[in-house]
Amino acid sequence: MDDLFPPSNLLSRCIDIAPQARVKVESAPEIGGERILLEGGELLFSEHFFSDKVCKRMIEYLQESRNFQWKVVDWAQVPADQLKEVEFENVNWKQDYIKFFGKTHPLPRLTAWYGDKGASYAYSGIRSDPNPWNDGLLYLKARLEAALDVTFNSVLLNWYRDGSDSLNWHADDEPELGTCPTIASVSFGETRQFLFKPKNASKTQLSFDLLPGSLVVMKGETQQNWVHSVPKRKGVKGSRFNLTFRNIRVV
Ligand SMILES: O=C(O)CCC(=O)C(=O)O
Ligand SMILES: [Fe+2]
Repeated sequence: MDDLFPPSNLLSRCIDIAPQARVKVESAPEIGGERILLEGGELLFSEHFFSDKVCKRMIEYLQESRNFQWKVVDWAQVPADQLKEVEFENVNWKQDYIKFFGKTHPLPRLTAWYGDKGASYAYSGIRSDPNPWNDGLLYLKARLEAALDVTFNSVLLNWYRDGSDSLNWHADDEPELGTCPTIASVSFGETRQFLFKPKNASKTQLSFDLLPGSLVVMKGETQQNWVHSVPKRKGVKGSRFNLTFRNIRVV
């Protein structure tokens, strides 16, 4: 069939597609969700890939600290120098900086990079060597690899402490990822919007509400033709954690 608009019962309530977007939606039973065929790209989406139990445990796992009142603290209020003192139990979170017109700015989120030895990567101009895998990340990786029939050798973690943390429009098109990377992105904590538009377009064409436990997979030529972003959201008070599993070519 040449009908580009999906039957409404197939489309998740969490996906909003602009009228000008030419997409085709099919079911993707391997992840209990949908396959979204874009012009020059392909996405998979599952609203609730990980159970509430996994979500609850991951939220703790990602914040647990040996020396900090992590259960009660408002992380958005913790200054960068104090953050350096926090001994996280499981994840080596850090504040990265980016140089822009000769000035250094803190990224509006915390990040961490885990992976196989040697899977090093330059992200937004920042070269980082991976931390070694831990049990929580290996659990998520195994679940994704089994469902998607791919292997990943690294994961980039993003911590959006509240609605003023964000990620600008970009494509994950670094040469280390190859031309058609499969990137699996999972979310825990607060729901935030994840936007897509073609590289040369000004308006958003697809918008996802990424609920805790949701999975988005970007594959095929998506990174060549599309960009994505996580915009600021004023009302959001709590943390969202995002993990993007990738396969870096080890050179
Ligand atoms: O937070 C997200 O959902 C997106 C993360 C992302 O695009 C990235 O890390 O490259
Ligand atoms: Fe990205």
